[in-house]
Amino acid sequence: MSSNPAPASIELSQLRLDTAQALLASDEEITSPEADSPTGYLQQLIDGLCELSLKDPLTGLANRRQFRAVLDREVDRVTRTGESALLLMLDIDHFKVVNDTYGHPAGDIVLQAVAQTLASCVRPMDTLARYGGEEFAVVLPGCQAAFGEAVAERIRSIVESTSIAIEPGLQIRVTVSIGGSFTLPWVKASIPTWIERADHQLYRAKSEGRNRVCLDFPPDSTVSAEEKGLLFYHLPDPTTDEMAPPISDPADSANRK
Ligand SMILES: Nc1nc2c(ncn2[C@@H]2O[C@H](COP(=O)(O)OP(=O)(O)OP(=O)(O)O)[C@@H](O)[C@H]2O)c(=O)[nH]1
Repeated sequence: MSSNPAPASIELSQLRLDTAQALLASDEEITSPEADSPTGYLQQLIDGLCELSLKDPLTGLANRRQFRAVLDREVDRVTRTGESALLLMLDIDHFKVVNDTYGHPAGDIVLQAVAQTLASCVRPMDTLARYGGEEFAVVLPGCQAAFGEAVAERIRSIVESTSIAIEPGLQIRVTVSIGGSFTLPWVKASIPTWIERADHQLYRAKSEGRNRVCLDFPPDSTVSAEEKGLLFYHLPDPTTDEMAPPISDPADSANRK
């Protein structure tokens, strides 16, 4: 399940430490022609650092930092376009038993295999991240409710049926519980609340028996022109560059009389 994010300063110093350790531990040499010049070398170093700061080292998926940036972008897009988006939180079931039975390295192989399976189930426009230990997250932009349910169910079923070779001659299978929530079209969602709603559904999937999908569907409502006006009244009018006035509430003017 999700835990509270660390304060930014702690996260940043941890990032520097992780990055330095990863670079020191890295066996990869910078060998391309661009690396011959000092600027080319520096550019490659910077590219490598950027990569390290955005990727989870074990699975190669987006890490929490990149995931958070994608969520920010997606919330803006939903507010602007009125398209809905789906956030899925996935957690491997009884993963502690895998570690306890086969050892931590086998657990790591399972995490990598599940990450690969998940990557094969989503569209290129979707973002897949490792959210925590054995928890993953997927952001699906422009996702209708019926489509989201089918995708989540397909992911669950493919993970369940995929054998993972954890050592020669030994294959195991794992299952995932999935919780998800949609954004409300036109509404600027609070990211912590969006994550919390998906997490709540994940908790429900776990408590209802695991290896299942629980989604929090958006209420079946359309947003009126007046509501859209209330949401966007502060945006400048592109033809005059002036701020549009707030739409007055008829109830207010009735009260003032
Ligand atoms: N191998 C490995 N294990 C990890 C990693 N990160 C977290 N874990 C393990 O993941 C396990 C999570 O256990 P729990 O939180 O009890 O959850 P669970 O056993 O999956 O049970 P449910 O979620 O309730 O189905 C713990 O044993 C952690 O040590 C990792 O990077 N590698």
